[in-house]
Amino acid sequence: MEVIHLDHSAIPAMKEQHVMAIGFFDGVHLGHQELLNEARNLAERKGYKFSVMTFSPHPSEVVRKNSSFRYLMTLPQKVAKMKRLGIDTLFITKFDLNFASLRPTEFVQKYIRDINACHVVVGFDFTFGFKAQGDAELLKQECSNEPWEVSVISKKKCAEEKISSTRIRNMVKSGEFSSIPECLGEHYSVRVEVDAGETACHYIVHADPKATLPVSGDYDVEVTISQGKKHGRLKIHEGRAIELRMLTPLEESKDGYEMAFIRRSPETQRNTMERMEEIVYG
Ligand SMILES: Cc1cc2nc3c(=O)[nH]c(=O)nc-3n(C[C@H](O)[C@H](O)[C@H](O)COP(=O)(O)O)c2cc1C
Ligand SMILES: Nc1ncnc2c1ncn2[C@@H]1O[C@H](COP(=O)(O)OP(=O)(O)OP(=O)(O)O)[C@@H](O)[C@H]1O
Repeated sequence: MEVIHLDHSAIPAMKEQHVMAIGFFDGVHLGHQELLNEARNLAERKGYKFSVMTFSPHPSEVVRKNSSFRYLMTLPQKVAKMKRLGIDTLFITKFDLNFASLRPTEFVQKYIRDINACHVVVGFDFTFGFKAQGDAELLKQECSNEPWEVSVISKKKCAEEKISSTRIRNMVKSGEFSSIPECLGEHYSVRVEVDAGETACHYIVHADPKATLPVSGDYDVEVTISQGKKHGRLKIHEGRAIELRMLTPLEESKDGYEMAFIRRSPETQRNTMERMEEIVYG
C-alpha cells in the first residue's frame, strides 16, 4: 500500500484513476468496513485502483480545539488496518485550520478532481468543507456534469442504532466491552509499552496518551505476543496509571504489544453494582 501525505502546498498529480472512499474512519468499524468493501468492489468491477482519503489530526482537535479528544486508533494503527484491508493508496490529508476553511467546491476541485478520483464513496452522513457545509447531496450535484461519480452508503446499524466511532468511544470509556465486537468487528485494542513491575509477572503499562481508555477498574485483557495471545488482568486508576498482571512473564518485544480489552472483570462489575445499590438503597 502506498501512503501519500497531502497538504495544501503539495497535492500530487495522480497518473492513474482510482475509486476513493473518504472519511476520518477512527477505529475502522463495521460501518466503515461496509463502505470500504463497496469502494473495493467498485474498483475491481471498473478495473481501477482502490484508494482511501483520511485526515489527521481529528477535526475536533483542530476546529473545536478539544485537547481532551481521545482516539480509537493511532495513525500507525489506522495505516496498518487499511493495509490489511487491501487498499492500494492511502491519502492522509493534513487537517489544519487552513484546510478546514476550504469551501466545499474548493475541496472537490483540489482533493477529488485534481487527484484523479473517478468515483468517490462516502456514507449517508458524510460532511466536508468550511463549517461542514458540504454533504453527500452536494457531492452528487457537483459531479453531475463531471467525469467522476459518487456512491453513498446507507446507515449500518447494530441494535437499532448507527454504528459510529463516537458510540464505540463511549462504550470504551464506560468499560462496556461486551458489545464492542458487534460494532468494531473485533475487540478494542491499544498499543502499549511495558516496564517491569514488582514481580516477574507484574508490569507498569504505558498507552498512547491520545488513546481512549476506560474508567477506573479491573479489566480482563489479551496481550498479543509472537506465539499467540496471553491473558492478563489490567488495573486502571484515574484513567491512566495502569498495572498489568500476567500468569506467566511476557516475552520481550521492543515494538511494544497489542493489548485487547475483553471485559470488565466480574469483581469490578460486582463492586460497581454494590456501590450503586448502596447509593440507591442506602
Ligand atoms: C475541506 C474540509 C473542511 C472542513 N471544515 C470543517 C469545519 O470548518 N468545521 C468542522 O467541524 N469540520 C470540518 N470538516 C470536517 C468534516 O465535517 C468531517 O468531519 C470530515 O470531512 C470527515 O468526515 P467524516 O467525519 O464523515 O469521516 C472539514 C472537512 C473537510 C474535508
Ligand atoms: N454506520 C455507518 N453506516 C454507513 N456509513 C457510515 C457509518 N458510519 C460512518 N459512515 C461513513 O463513513 C465515513 C467516515 O465516517 P466517520 O469517520 O465520521 O465515522 P463515524 O463513525 O460517523 O464517526 P463519528 O462518530 O466521529 O461521527 C463517512 O463517509 C461516514 O458517512
